[in-house]
Amino acid sequence: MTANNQNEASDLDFSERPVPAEGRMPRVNLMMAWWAVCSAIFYMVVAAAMARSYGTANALIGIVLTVIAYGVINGVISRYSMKTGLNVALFSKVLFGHFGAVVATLIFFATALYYAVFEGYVMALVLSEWSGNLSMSAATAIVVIFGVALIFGSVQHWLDKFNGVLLPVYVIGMLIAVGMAVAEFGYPAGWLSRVPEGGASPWSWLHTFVYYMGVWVLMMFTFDYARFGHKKDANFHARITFGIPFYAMTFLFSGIVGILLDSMIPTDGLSEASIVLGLLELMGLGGLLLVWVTQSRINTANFYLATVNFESFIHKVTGVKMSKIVAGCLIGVIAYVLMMADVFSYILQALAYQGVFVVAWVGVALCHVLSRTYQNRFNGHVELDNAYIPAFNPCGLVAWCGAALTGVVTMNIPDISVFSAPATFLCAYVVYELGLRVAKDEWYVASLK
Ligand SMILES: Nc1nc2[nH]cnc2c(=O)[nH]1
Repeated sequence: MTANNQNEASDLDFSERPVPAEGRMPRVNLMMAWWAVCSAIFYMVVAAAMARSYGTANALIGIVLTVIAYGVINGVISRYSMKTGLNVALFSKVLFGHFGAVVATLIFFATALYYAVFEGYVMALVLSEWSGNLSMSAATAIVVIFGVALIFGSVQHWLDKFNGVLLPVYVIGMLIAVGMAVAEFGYPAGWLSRVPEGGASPWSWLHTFVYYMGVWVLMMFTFDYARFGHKKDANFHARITFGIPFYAMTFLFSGIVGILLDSMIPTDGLSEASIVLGLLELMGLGGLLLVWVTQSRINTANFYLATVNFESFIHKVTGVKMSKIVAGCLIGVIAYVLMMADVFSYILQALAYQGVFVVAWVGVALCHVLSRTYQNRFNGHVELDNAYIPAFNPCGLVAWCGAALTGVVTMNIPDISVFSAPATFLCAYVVYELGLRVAKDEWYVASLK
């Protein structure tokens, strides 16, 4: 075996090439690795915030529509990723050329890193508060070391087992939390019919739906996980692992728990911090464990994807191939610095803008996968040989950047800002489909001519 082959054989993440058949995972293992993403305090807080702003019923309608939309879109995306074995970085080369793929990888790794920072901060906060004498800097260091250490085993090695064991702990823990809150504060009669002061607008469900479009980065997460699924398991994964049941668990179950807890536990304002401190007060050590189980599950995905996409980004830009251990440690250091620098409001702003690029990416990706035009003109060809991939693919880049620009402009006009994400998605899809009709062959397969 040559050194190169050995390297490839030990590269369990297949960051530079499609996952071969022997790198695919048994279906329950992949399901358990992926279902880590269904638990986050963030999902509870968003649902509770939507219920406060728009009324519980409207929030729940928006959430159910969100579950359906996410389930359907990710069913399509996961089938394609399993069929081709590609990840976001490799697929983006087809859509946008080398240059565009670098930008997509940068946006993806930065988004996963920012989420790792937010989710990790909540863990550090609750640990520091519970211990009474552990400083935030020490608690943050523990969270980062723990988070980075977990991903060294790779998705295929042990994250599936870790997250599989913790899934029932999370579900039962949340049910116990609701039970304890009812016992302590009483059942919140009327929580389902609650409306904001002054009544809710008839478009409240749409506001909720659009808010959830802000986390469409889950479509990118799906792409990078689904490629580890066997082709023979495609139906199971598209319908269950990445489909509606997963999002019912992620948005609906967490959402109902969040709305219920928010209507019982007295908090100052509503935030991840207020919810976790409320849980700590209600459940003591049990609350600390519940928050750590919930957050460390989703952070395995955040740290893992931040690391592999950072590795791939640095390789593309500098030509340096880092080992996963080095990339993971660097991500840990950056995450620690960001948490300690207290730059959360800037990170939130960055996430809002990155979210627009992510929605546009999904629009282009979905159109590419579903387009009859691409199928007919290029026979569904996926070119991965770098020698034949152009630096720029005008078709993908115009659709992606045009849609993102539309989204950013719309987002900054208060009267129509609610339409930012839907307009971005539609624009990306339509412009890419039209572009495919006039695209030159060499935009997809350069230097063949
Ligand atoms: N993928 C992902 N999406 C999120 N949305 C809010 N928090 C998170 C997170 O930690 N990961």
